[in-house]
Amino acid sequence: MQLTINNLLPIYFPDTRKQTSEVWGKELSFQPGEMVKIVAPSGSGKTSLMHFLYGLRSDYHGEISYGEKRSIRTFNAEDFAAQRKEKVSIVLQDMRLLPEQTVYENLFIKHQLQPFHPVERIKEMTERLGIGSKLNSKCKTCSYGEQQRVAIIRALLQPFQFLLLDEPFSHLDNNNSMRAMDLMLEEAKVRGAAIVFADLERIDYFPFTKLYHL
Ligand SMILES: Nc1ncnc2c1ncn2[C@@H]1O[C@H](COP(=O)(O)OP(=O)(O)OP(=O)(O)O)[C@@H](O)[C@H]1O
Repeated sequence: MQLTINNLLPIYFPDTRKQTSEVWGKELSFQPGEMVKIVAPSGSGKTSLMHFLYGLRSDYHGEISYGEKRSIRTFNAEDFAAQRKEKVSIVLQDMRLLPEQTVYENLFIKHQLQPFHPVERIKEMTERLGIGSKLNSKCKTCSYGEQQRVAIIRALLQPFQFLLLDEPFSHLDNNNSMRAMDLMLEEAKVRGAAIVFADLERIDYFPFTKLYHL
């Protein structure tokens, strides 16, 4: 399944942004297995782009399609649900965990919806990212950095061909970021999936095969 974006621009951006961007206003396509890095300073539209690609909002000009040449604009709720269950996973910048549920519950819910790994992997992954002792803590009591690791693991518990990352390490130190990156790379490899990683310039340990300035 290939991801294609064609002549995209947020409706709230001036047309002139197409001239300076390597993404806005361009036609790009990405295949499973590719490592795509999108770098941009704050406020240049990384979150907007990721929300468009995941179908959380559609206030853009242009088209996005996955696989068949059908624009996701034509998707109904069921189409998006099916796509998000099997094909596209995301780590959102604002994480969107269930605050009253424990770390384990947040992850188990995802596992139940569409399991990719045996349930034991939940514990293993949390230990690997240094939050094993937080399994029974409510998410609202976890630090932002801990919550970010929960959001990363949650995204890795399902099948996907594209993993979308919106500044996934904004609350993590370098060591923890690198550990999380390693895990994400392994998980993408197991699935033969692509990663689309949007971040500020500072992360230099993502082994990208394509690089774009937003
Ligand atoms: N619905 C909207 N209407 C008008 N402007 C918007 C809307 N959504 C986002 N913007 C503006 O678009 C710009 C890009 O926002 P966005 O959150 O996509 O950037 P970002 O690159 O992810 O930023 P950051 O790195 O700070 O998270 C910002 O100036 C923001 O105020």
